[in-house]
Amino acid sequence: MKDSRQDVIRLALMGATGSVGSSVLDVCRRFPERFQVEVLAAHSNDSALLPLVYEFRPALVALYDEKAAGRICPDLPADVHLLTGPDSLREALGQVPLDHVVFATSGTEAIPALLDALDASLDVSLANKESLVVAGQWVMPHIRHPHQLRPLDSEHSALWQCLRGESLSSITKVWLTASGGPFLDFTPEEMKRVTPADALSHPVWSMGAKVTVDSATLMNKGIEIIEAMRLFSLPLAQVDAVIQRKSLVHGFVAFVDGAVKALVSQPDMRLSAAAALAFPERLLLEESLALPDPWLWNLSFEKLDGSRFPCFRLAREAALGGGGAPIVLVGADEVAVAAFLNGLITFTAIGDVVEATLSSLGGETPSTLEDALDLLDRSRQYARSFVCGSRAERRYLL
Ligand SMILES: NC(=O)C1=CN([C@@H]2O[C@H](COP(=O)(O)OP(=O)(O)OC[C@H]3O[C@@H](n4cnc5c(N)ncnc54)[C@H](OP(=O)(O)O)[C@@H]3O)[C@@H](O)[C@H]2O)C=CC1
Ligand SMILES: CC(=O)[C@@H](O)[C@H](O)COP(=O)(O)O
Ligand SMILES: [Mn+2]
Repeated sequence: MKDSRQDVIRLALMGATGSVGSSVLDVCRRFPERFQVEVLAAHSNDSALLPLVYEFRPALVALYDEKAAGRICPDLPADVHLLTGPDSLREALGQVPLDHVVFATSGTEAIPALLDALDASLDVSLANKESLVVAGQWVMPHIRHPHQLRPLDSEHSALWQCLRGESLSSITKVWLTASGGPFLDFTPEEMKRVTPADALSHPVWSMGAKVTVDSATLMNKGIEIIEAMRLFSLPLAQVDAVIQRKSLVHGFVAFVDGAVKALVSQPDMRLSAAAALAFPERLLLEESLALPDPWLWNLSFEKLDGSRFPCFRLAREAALGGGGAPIVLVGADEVAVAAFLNGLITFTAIGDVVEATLSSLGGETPSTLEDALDLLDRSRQYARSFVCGSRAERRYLL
């Protein structure tokens, strides 16, 4: 938590070279008097990380991959400390004085560091969805003070902003908006033929490959429903999604008295990042981010037809089933999306891989975080062998 006597918020940014990472850094770039980036962490992209080191001059750099760390080491400024390996995110938190940690990593490797950051009472901005879906039950009890955990995912940021000053008990329902992805109007036959390049062409957002494909299958919206259940302690019956093709409305909250609050803004992750980093203040990032006059918004909403998107249905079933099912969903989807992007399976086979893995492992209920992470690994293994078996039988080939 920021010491009120300090002017500058000392930040660690996990996932600095990614899409969300670059939005966060743009906020820091515009407000150098408010944010000092003390830690920059990435997985293996040393060539993208190096210029950021020279621009932001952190005290510490962490690269998960040891070969990438070996490559960057000779080029680092002498006063920048380098950490590497699977524990480097956790070690980084212990080595530099910090106020705020941003988790903009993909995957689930950062869960232990997320727990450490919460235990250390640091403010945390969380873009990563997988960690809450897999480990929300073990993460949420580590929150030490109100607004310590700030959602960066645009829809959850919207809900969090609508809920400021409200009580969770006065919610009747929360709505997440969905762009619908690039295939919203495709027939099932057309969907069978889409390529990775088609799926990576999101109608609104520019994001990392995994979340972009998840948007196309609508798995992203399913995962986000579970993320909202974890963040706001709501049952599935109180979390829903609606199509808003322009992603101008990000989410809304319906309250017991019949009032509904919505958050409307340009689709730009710098807005979610600034809302979380500067909370409770609001920052003027740039004039062009203001919306035009309301009569130009042309807002429209459509019912989300879940039956056309098996991944959305599977995620809702996993949310309802509870136990380990959401964990299995995340592990299987990670493998299936990678297989699709590598040309090993068709787009529509992503749902088949997830469904088969859920049928095999979705009934387990882990009782500890260690068991949950073990189930996640076994789900990945099961999904990989399902992909290999399917290829041997020449099913699902592109
Ligand atoms: N992009 C978006 O607009 C949104 C994304 N999200 C969520 O935010 C997360 C990040 O998404 P996005 O930015 O699109 O993803 P990207 O693929 O663009 O970036 C991922 C980042 O995480 C880093 N990373 C991955 N694993 C590790 C690790 N073990 N240790 C340290 N760094 C790691 C990568 O490093 P390297 O480059 O070296 O591989 C990279 O910096 C995901 O969970 C996504 O679902 C949520 C809402 C919106
Ligand atoms: C920017 C963001 O928050 C993404 O998670 C976004 O939600 C993806 O768009 P879809 O609505 O297409 O899933
Ligand atoms: Mn989102």
